Amino acid sequence: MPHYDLVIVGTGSGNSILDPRFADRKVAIVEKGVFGGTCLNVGCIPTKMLVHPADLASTPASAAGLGVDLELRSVRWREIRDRVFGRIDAIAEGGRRYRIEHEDNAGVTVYEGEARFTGHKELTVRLADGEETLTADQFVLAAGGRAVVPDVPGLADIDYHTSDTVMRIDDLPRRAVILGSGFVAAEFAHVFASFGVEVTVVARSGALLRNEDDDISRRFTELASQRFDVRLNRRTVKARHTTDGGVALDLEGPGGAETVDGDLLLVATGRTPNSDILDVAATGLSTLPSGHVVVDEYQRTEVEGIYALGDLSSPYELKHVANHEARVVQHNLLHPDDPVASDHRFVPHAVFTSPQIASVGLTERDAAARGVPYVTATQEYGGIAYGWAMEDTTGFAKLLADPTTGQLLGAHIIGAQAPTLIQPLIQAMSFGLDARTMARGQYWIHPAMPELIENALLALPLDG
Ligand SMILES: Cc1cc2nc3c(=O)[nH]c(=O)nc-3n(C[C@H](O)[C@H](O)[C@H](O)COP(=O)(O)OP(=O)(O)OC[C@H]3O[C@@H](n4cnc5c(N)ncnc54)[C@H](O)[C@@H]3O)c2cc1C
Ligand SMILES: NC(=O)c1ccc[n+]([C@@H]2O[C@H](COP(=O)([O-])OP(=O)(O)OC[C@H]3O[C@@H](n4cnc5c(N)ncnc54)[C@H](O)[C@@H]3O)[C@@H](O)[C@H]2O)c1
Repeated sequence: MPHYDLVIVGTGSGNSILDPRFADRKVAIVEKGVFGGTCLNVGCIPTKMLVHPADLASTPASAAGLGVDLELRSVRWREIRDRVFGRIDAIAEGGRRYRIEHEDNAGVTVYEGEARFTGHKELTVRLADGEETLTADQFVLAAGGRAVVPDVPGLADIDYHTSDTVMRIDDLPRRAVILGSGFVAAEFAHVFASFGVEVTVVARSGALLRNEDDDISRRFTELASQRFDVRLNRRTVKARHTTDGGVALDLEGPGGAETVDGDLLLVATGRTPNSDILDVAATGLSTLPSGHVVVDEYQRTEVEGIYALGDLSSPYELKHVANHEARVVQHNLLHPDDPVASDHRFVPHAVFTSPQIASVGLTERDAAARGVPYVTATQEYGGIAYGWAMEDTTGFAKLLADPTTGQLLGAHIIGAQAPTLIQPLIQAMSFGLDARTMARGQYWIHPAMPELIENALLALPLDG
């Protein structure tokens, strides 16, 4: 039974831990799928490489109002797809070969197979040609999560896609049905619709992106309903094939029974951590009801020498969080006597749909539920010069701040460049800059988009 100093499970953010400082350790990396994990292969990167051409394809629709007549002549889907995966697949394979072949990794053994714990700090890997059981002094568990498919009658018997498969289709469907109303649904609805696909979105609740601040979720739901066929408050009773080989969902909603159908079904109903596949209980680890492995602020699990990070243990399920936690684990492996803690104070996220959405900190709902004193201010894009230039009538930034100290509590933006515009607010919150100092302690380029933030800060009704 081979024994290692360190075993890493998962090559998403887990793969970024090893650098020359680990050269004197005997290390194993275990990967059951493609090197690079979710973000590189089936997540952030390919989706955003699709969102950009989708944004271009949807430009004609908004240009006419500015007196510019554009026409979308064609979308060459296979070229779009092949540009994305031509780049990504090569990076994944390059990362794999680097670990297997390069002299930098002389002390690293790669096991390509699915790992599961079979005892205390004992991991068994199912390889193409049998099994291998490894032990180690230290483990880093970075096994991520996977798409959840709900228990809808008939769904298991029909052809459907998840985000794992939908980006590699050969041809765009004429009509697509998306089940779910979170990040994946919002991003793919935009991509498909921009490329000319008729999109139906089926939501269980009364709003899309309902974890966003209510004002953002409401505005997005209104706008999405103008672009897609949005069915809210629907229970999916049955999934089935139609006689022409398409897919249909039988729904139950406020108006009774109804059916939606299309040529492609995308199931986008969330993700679950891979702690079950990894059988973490066999090494003595417990999980939260959500399936996330329990860790402390140093990313240590309950078993000495075992760390966990990323989607396996983090409820945020975001790549920048997984990367941050990987840096924390890396430091703590190298400097066990001087450990650092993960910083989860102000974790931002963005939804790359249309309009774009970005958020950090408390929503108004969170602040009210926690009894936190707060004031809010909302600044419309239409009220700043660049918003006039764009003729934007729907975007806004909403801020929450402590009325006494002016410290920002939350920021929520829907509109063009929201993920970029929010960054100075993340910075202010992270470094404790209050709203007044932030607004008046620096220049804001006129008439650039960040004036949206400047005006929102100045509009906060702070005490004194
Ligand atoms: C469609 C989509 C779009 C996304 N877009 C964004 C975005 O724009 N921004 C953002 O911040 N986040 C985004 N995310 C989330 C982001 O991809 C994840 O948060 C991130 O990839 C998690 O990294 P990780 O290292 O924890 O896990 P992963 O990257 O999932 O890596 C885990 C690895 O472990 C392997 N593995 C699992 N179990 C085992 C086992 N038992 N044995 C061996 N190997 C195993 C897996 O094959 C995988 O390679 C997106 C996710 C999806 C699905
Ligand atoms: N831009 C980004 O950062 C980005 C983009 C895509 C994905 N992600 C990550 O991937 C994760 C997964 O994305 P997602 O959109 O699948 O999950 P999600 O958690 O964002 O949304 C899941 C949606 O499915 C709905 N749902 C759940 N069960 C259902 C059922 N039985 N019937 C109908 N609807 C149901 C939920 O109400 C929710 O609207 C996200 O949580 C996020 O962390 C991030």
